[in-house]
Amino acid sequence: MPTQAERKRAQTRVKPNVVARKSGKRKSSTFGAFTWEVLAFALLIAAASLGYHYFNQDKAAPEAATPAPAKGVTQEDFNAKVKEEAPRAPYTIPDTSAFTVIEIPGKGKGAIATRDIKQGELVLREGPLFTIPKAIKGNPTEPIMQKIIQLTGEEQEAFFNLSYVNFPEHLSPQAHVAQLALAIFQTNAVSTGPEEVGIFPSMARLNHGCSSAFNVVYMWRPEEQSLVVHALKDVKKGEELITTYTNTKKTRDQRRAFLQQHYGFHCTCAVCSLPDDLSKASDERLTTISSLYEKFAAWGREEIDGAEAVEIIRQIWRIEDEEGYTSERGSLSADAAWIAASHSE
Ligand SMILES: C[S@@+](CC[C@H](N)C(=O)[O-])C[C@H]1O[C@@H](n2cnc3c(N)ncnc32)[C@H](O)[C@@H]1O
Repeated sequence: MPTQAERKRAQTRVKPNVVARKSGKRKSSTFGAFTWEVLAFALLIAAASLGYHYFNQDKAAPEAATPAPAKGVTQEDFNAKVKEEAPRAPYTIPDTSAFTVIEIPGKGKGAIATRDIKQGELVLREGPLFTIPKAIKGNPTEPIMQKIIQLTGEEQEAFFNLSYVNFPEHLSPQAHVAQLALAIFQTNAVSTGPEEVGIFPSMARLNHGCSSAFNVVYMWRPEEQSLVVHALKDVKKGEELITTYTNTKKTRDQRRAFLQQHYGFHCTCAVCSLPDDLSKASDERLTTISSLYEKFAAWGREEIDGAEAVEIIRQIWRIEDEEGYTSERGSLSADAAWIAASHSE
């Protein structure tokens, strides 16, 4: 177990050159070429030391305390699983020729289309830098750090270059690397199926928009162990590629509260920026869609028949059309087909 002095040395050796934007809470760790050359080796060694530090304390340091899910994988389970796992596949830099990542006022970095993209086109296919189980008992910084120390220097650079929010104000990113890793993870991780959540450095540059304001959708393909991003609409060269971070069938106030809390920004997407009367109409549509989905669930409980269920799907489809919210057409069509098949007798 490292001594206090060794821990201190390990912490001060790690100096991700974190630049805090003055205007907001969003922060981005930037590694300039020179900085990184100097720090790459130190980061690898120090991350390993910190990994050791975090795995060898009885309990996490107070500053690393994070909400612990009641149920989930224990650290012992996780360690055993990591040991069992075949050597991890190296991260392959994906083809990102459909977009370029640049600074976007008020949003940090974002992805801009480098050419016209057709609805339905594949925009990105990316494997994870790493994944961890969704539900972990105890301190989630531990499995995150455990995965980070297995990465190459370049992969660590890709991770630590990602933006983050909700990093405790009283901590220093240079001195609290595990906590920094947690903030980066929480700001950028996406679900890879029911049990895991992962980091995809290119996909992580996609900013958020609500209901009709997003133009790309992503999906985890377990058989390919890849995340795929497709255009939901035609996207013109120079337009920003925008995904959505949440179920946006909520009112503007509810969406903004969620996004502020989890992603640290006040949403001013095209839908959130509507004048109050139009925003109210949009809220009403989204609330109606949500309650229609609740009604639709009654079909699964055999409380409504197939004809009623299909009628609800029609209504949802029509209202989503009015809202310009087209991302659910696939699942609505599948539901309708499922109902038809179930009642075919
Ligand atoms: C997954 S990252 C997206 C890429 C990020 N902008 C960057 O610089 O790497 C999520 C963060 O991006 C910012 N962001 C995403 N969508 C935004 C939006 N519509 N308006 C303002 N900031 C946004 C927030 O700071 C959020 O925590």
